[in-house]
Amino acid sequence: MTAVSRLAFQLAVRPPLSSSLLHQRALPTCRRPAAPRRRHGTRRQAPSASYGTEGDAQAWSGFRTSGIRPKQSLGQNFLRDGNMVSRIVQSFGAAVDELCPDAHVVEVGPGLGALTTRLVERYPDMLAIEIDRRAVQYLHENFDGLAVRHGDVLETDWPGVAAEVAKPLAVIGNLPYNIVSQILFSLLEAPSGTIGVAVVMMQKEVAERIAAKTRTKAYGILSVVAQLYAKPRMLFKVPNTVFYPQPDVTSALVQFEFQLDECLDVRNTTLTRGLRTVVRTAFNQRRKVLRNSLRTLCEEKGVQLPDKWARKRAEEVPPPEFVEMTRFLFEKELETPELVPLSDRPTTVWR
Ligand SMILES: C[S@@+](CC[C@H](N)C(=O)[O-])C[C@H]1O[C@@H](n2cnc3c(N)ncnc32)[C@H](O)[C@@H]1O
Repeated sequence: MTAVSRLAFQLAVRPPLSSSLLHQRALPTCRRPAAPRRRHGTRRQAPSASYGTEGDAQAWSGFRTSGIRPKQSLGQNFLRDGNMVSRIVQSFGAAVDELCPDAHVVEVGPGLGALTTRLVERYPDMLAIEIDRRAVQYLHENFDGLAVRHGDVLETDWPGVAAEVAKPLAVIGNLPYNIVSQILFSLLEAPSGTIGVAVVMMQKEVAERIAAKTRTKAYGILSVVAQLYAKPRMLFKVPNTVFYPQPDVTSALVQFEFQLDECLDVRNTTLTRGLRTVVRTAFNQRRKVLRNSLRTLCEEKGVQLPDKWARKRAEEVPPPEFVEMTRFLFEKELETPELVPLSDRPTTVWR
């Protein structure tokens, strides 16, 4: 990446892309490598002063030396354990190598660079997106040449970023726990080919909801969406002792292999909107059978729910069947669907 394009990259805030342009733009897709593990770029010297040693001190020193106090409102629980940092970065590297070796790396919420310091060694062209001005300044001062975008990750135009680098993206992050679901929905609903893989840390309870099977208490909206748009896998649990300050909950690292379920077309706004309505309405009254929870929607659409769904509860319906149900309920609208990716729009109903 040239200095000019890197600058443009850092300054870009939702570049105005018309939807037609977006459709014309061929986003490259992830291909598994034929050969074994690849190396990425050249190695870059890790930022020196603050990150000199192994173990705890390595990740810990960022906020110790900067004097920056963590803000709870920004979900700032910094990683303080160098061994855990290594384990997370290794897991991410393995996922990228296996699933999307040509991807461009994006870190969400780099904070004071606990993960970044290891990531830049391997991915020197990576992009970091951070909302906290103090952290952005710290990163500029300590990570020479790192592309840092100061902004809200929820405003990120993921297809725009992928188009900028002409590669699919590999996303990593110790996510701010107050907005985990919103971040995940924005990644999951990005148009096919935008994101190849994501390895992100979140509360264990959210990770369990993502991977939940039907007929369990944890199975819900997030499970349906995550499993339709990607193949989620919990990699390992993370104790709260590796963070500063310590959160009350245990965490987990989750890998998402992005591949679209064949029954779902994310470009089809009508279908995706309909799916949201159906899934949300069904789970808002999860104890009721669908004949009752979807009664008003069925009346609006002038249809009767087929028997195969009528007596089921939302938690008994596997993700692909929600798409089938949406196609049935929104049949008329789908005759002339709106074909614009939802992530091309500034707001969405999940948020
Ligand atoms: C859990 S901390 C992780 C920090 C660092 N990666 C680490 O592991 O030590 C979450 C980070 O996300 C940042 N953040 C919070 N909300 C954000 C948002 N909406 N957009 C971008 N970054 C955000 C916080 O400022 C913080 O740096």
